[in-house]
Amino acid sequence: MPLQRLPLMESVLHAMSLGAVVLDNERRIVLWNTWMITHSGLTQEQVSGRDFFAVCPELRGGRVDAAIQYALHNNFPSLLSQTLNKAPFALYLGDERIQQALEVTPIEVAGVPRHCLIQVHDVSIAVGREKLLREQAMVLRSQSFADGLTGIANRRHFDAAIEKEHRRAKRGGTPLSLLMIDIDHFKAYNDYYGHQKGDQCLIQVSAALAGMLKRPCDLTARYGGEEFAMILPETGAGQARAMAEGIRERVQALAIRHERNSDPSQRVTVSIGIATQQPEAPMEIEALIGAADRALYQAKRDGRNRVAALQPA
Ligand SMILES: Nc1nc2c(ncn2[C@@H]2O[C@H](COP(=O)(O)OP(=O)(O)OP(=O)(O)O)[C@@H](O)[C@H]2O)c(=O)[nH]1
Repeated sequence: MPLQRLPLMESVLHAMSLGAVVLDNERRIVLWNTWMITHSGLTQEQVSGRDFFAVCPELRGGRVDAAIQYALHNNFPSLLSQTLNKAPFALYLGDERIQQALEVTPIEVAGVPRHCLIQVHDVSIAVGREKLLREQAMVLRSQSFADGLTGIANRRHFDAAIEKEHRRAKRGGTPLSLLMIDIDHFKAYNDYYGHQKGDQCLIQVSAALAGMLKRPCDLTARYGGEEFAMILPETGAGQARAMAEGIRERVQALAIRHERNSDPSQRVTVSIGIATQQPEAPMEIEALIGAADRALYQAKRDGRNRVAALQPA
C-alpha cells in the first residue's frame, strides 16, 4: 500500500462505529480506535504499545485469549457470539455495559510477524430485543388457554370455564355435569412403550374426547398428566352417563395397543367419574370436582374401563 494511504486507512478505522483493536505478534496494542476509546474510557496513551492483557486483565485465559492465540499462531479467524459471552470487554454506553459480538481475524503484514484485528460489534439492541421476545413468549404462554402437548383446553381454561358454567347453571336453574376421565394404567403404558409413545397416546385420546363434544358450551380440558375433564352444561345425570359411556367406547375403539392394561382387550381404555349438580341442590365448585374425583376413583376400584357416578356430598 502506498505510504500516503496509511494515514487515510487509520482515519477510516477511527471513524468506524464499531470497536477495532489491532495487536502485534507479541499481543501489544498497535491500534485502539476512537469507538474503543469512547466506550472504554481509556485514552490512546493508556493503551498504545502496551500488552493487551495488562490493559484487559479480565480477558486473560478466556475465549478471547484463545481466539487471539489462534489468530496469531494458527492463522485462524474466530467469531465469538454474544450468546456464550455477552460482554467480554469493559465497554459502556452511559451506565450500561455494551453487549458484544467479537471477530478476531489474523492480519498478514509483509515483512513482519502476523498481527490480529479484533472487531467489537455492539449487539445490545439485538440482545435486548431477544430478551423482550423471550419475556413476551413467557407471558403469552402463561396466559395461554391451550395445553402445549394436546392443543385442547388446559387447566387454566378449565378453571375459568367451570367458574362461568357453575354461575350460569345457578342463575338459570339448569343441571351441570362434570366428567373426570383418566387413562388406565398409563404409567405402565409409558414404562412399556416409552414416553414419546405416551405423548402420542395422550394426543390421540384428547382428539377423540374433543371430537365427542356436541355443543359450543361443552368443554374438554387436560386436567392433569393423563387426566381429562369434561364440562357439560345443561346436562342431567342420565345424559351425562350416556355421554361417558360413549366416550369410554370411543377411546377403546381407537384400538391403541396396551399390552400392560389389565383390561382383556389389551387396548388403551379410560375410567370415568361423573358428578352432576342438580338445580334444586346447588353446591360449591370444589364439591362438584371432589365428587367427580371420588366417582373416578370408584370406577378404578371397580376394575377400570368403566363409568361411575356419585352425587356430590
Ligand atoms: N407420556 C406422558 N406421560 C405423562 C404425562 N403426564 C403424566 N404422565 C404419566 O402418567 C402416569 C400416571 O400414572 P398414575 O397416576 O400412577 O396412574 P396410572 O398408571 O394411569 O394407573 P391408574 O390411573 O390407576 O389406572 C405417570 O407415569 C406420569 O409420568 C405426559 O405429558 N406425557
